[in-house]
Amino acid sequence: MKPTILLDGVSKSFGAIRAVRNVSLALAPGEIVALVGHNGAGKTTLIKLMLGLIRPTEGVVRVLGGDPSTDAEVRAAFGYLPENVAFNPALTGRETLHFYSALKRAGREQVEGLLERVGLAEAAGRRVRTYSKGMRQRLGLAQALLGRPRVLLLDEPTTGLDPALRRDFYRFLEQLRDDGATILLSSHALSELEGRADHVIIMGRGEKVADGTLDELRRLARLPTRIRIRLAEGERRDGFQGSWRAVNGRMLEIDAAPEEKVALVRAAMGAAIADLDVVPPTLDELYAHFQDRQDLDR
Ligand SMILES: Nc1ncnc2c1ncn2[C@@H]1O[C@H](COP(=O)(O)OP(=O)(O)OP(=O)(O)O)[C@@H](O)[C@H]1O
Repeated sequence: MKPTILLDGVSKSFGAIRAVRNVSLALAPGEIVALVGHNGAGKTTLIKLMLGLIRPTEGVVRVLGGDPSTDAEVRAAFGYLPENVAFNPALTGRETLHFYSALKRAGREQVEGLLERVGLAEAAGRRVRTYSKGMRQRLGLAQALLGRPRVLLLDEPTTGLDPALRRDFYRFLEQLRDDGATILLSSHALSELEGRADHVIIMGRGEKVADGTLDELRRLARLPTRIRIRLAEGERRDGFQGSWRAVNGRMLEIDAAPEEKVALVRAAMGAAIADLDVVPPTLDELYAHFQDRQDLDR
């Protein structure tokens, strides 16, 4: 499938600061991509390059086959939610979306449906000044969705949303993804991206340090999977020697290398066990692993 966004050998410097260094990547239609990295890793700079707001110092940026910094048609396909979204506090939510729909030439008829979709229909007639942070964030998302974008770039979109709104938000993104949109979201909240992002890109000091599905990153990192069992009443621990360790009384756990995992679970099933958990490395652990590896390579 043709990529929606393609970066080839892209670098961006601001004077002496090399914010992005030699990054190549491809984002496909119908995927949710998580862009993660420490503060100052280059995430926002990458997003601005994709939007065509800034031009690369070196390399090529292509979005839907065109150059986003010069091609108005390409820019019209974008929805963008900036990190710190700021609206005119004197306008109502509805007026705000009417304003942006005119700006994006998106047609006003979408506005009511979008207000409904982000849960702001009832508050649409209130001034933005009276909105909570989460409500402003949802208005920002509605703004980004005007014009049915094929590419959505969302910078820290769930900041300020409570857990229920976050869940709704991701459900909503999944629908857009299933309709074929490419969605890139930058975030520090790694645990909430687990199971939601189809593709993860890890940035470190301006460089891309990892790129793949969560499963691919797990295979590459070769971090252990934690297997934890609870023995049934009366069962003895004798069969669990070696690297098995006891935790909280009746529980035993072991860190299994990828190739030992299945054999260890099978062996554990030979005993009378009351419970079993197999916990693969989390995105937090993978993130730390790839960051450490970048430090070692320096
Ligand atoms: N306009 C600019 N002028 C000078 N330096 C800049 C500019 N924009 C970004 N930088 C620098 O480039 C580097 C990358 O910044 P960027 O905002 O892309 O990081 P980020 O990963 O989005 O960080 P955060 O998670 O804190 O938002 C930082 O060192 C930053 O200070």
